Amino acid sequence: MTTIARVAAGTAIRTAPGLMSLYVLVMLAEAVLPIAVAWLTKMVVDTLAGDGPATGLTALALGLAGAGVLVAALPQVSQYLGSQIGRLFTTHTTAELFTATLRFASLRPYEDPEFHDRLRLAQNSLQTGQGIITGSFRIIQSSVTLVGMVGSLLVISPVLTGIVLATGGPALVAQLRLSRRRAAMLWDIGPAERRQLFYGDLLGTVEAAKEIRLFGSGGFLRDRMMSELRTANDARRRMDLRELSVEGLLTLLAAVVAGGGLVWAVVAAGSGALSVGDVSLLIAAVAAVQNALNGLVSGIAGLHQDLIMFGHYVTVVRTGPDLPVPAESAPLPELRHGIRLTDVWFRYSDDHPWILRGLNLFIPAGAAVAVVGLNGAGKSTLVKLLCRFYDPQRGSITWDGVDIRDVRPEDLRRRISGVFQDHMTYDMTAADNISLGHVAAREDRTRVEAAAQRAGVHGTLSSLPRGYDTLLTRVFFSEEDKGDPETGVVLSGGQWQRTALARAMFRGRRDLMVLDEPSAGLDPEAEADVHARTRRQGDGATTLLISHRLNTVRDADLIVVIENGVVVESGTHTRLMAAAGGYARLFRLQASGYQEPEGAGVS
Ligand SMILES: Nc1ncnc2c1ncn2[C@@H]1O[C@H](COP(=O)(O)OP(=O)(O)OP(=O)(O)O)[C@@H](O)[C@H]1O
Repeated sequence: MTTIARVAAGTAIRTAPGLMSLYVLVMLAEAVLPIAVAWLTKMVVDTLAGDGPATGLTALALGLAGAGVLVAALPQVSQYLGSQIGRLFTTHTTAELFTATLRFASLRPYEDPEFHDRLRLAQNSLQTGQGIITGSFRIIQSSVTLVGMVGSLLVISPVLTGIVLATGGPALVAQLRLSRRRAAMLWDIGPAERRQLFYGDLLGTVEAAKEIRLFGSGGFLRDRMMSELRTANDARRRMDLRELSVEGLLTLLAAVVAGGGLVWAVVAAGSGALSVGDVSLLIAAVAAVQNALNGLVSGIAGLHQDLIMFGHYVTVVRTGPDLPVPAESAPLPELRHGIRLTDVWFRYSDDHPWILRGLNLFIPAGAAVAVVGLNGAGKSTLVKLLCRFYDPQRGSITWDGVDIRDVRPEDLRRRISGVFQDHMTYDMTAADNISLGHVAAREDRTRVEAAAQRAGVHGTLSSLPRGYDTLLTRVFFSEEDKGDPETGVVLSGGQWQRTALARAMFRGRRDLMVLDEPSAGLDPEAEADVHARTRRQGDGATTLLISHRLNTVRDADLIVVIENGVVVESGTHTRLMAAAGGYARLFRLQASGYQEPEGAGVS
């Protein structure tokens, strides 16, 4: 907890040093004002009742009035300063949080539910960044007021002071326990809240809308969402009830102490033991001490809870590398010889089955290698290992003899381009969709268009209402308002696929081009066209193509068949057909699907 508090304090001070100093001054002034008002009131009342010297009454009244003005004005100032510091704190920490997530080089954190819960709570905690700042200062402020008022109360009644203070101890313990419970409750309901968000998003997206309507699954999904919401709400309600009972009891205790003190003071004043001013001071002091105690206790409890939540942020930003990164990164030369996978064993976690089971493969530099195999054979997994999104548990992948584990992931990825099977469709402009492949060159419109041309999508994109500046989005789509720059257009699946290919080509000449089913959504003519283009684009680059359509891989220099996590066949199309193995059987099966059955045809 101390480390978290130190990180929070350090961040706040670094973010807004000037504003923080001003905030401290204003908060301290706010802290001493109630003490000044209480004493000035006592002096005025005693003077008026004839118990004190009549001199300086006007000055006392003016002092009281001035203090009143400050009491009214300072909270607004501190509120503004607190909010402003909170906003700066949130901006800074949000940037840090997402910078930290970008440091994760593998996909592992994104497949870990606990990481998603932590990230969400970390983001939530940053929204209440202001809470940590104002909470800490409220504690200091309440402490100052408390010390001043306790001193004042001690002058009148040490016994009453003891009783008032004694009520603070149990309150503090109770509130701290409550805050810890609340933080634990928020962690516990995290998965339910994430599932609720997931179902809510699903019901709002156009991608899901088709199936939901066709299959009539909307009601079921809504019920699931509501069930998650009810689970979270029940936990929150139980927590609220617990807080209500504890806080109710504490408030009652405070009221009894204050009432008892008042009765005692009035009786004492009647017997002449106290002056009228003492009574007014006592009333103000009891109330102020209780307020300050309340402020202190709830401030400590609130800060405690905020810090527990902020701890999720600290955990994320301080998480070490998710892939072993070499202290001295080996330079990664341009690929000249080839990439070798030697006895590669891989599974997604210890609970999952082995996907690759001692796979051996050599991808010669400059060659077009095709990988084929049944669904789930591990083809995409192989691509992910080549990009080092994961490390194999056993075996090695070497790039011209350099183990890719000895290279910084970003250096390796700089040499690779490609299209993934589940490629992205960004709700951004056509130009953005392409230039995200190489952000440094994003302003180079000629290069964007050249990439689109190579992917065969230039005609489509240039004829959009605003050309390459047209938004490619379903979210902001409006048929009636096509002239509006905020209005997007909807591309077809094949057009999206070509756009993804253009993005890969926009990266320029890279040593390795991985194409995981880059043409699955294309018609046969377009598919043949895309393959011809990618071969040309290759201009010496090594290409790794995954495809289920075997007619598109027959020209490859090397065709590799994967089954049960190992390479079972490899060679050129001609050799594999001659070998009459699994590849030949699959190829004939597909080819027969295109042949007219005998006797069929137009009569
Ligand atoms: N992130 C993941 N976590 C756990 N298992 C995974 C993950 N990704 C893939 N798998 C599993 O790994 C196996 C191989 O998947 P992979 O996507 O590599 O197959 P593929 O050969 O590309 O299949 P397809 O032809 O259907 O695209 C499958 O059984 C799949 O369920």
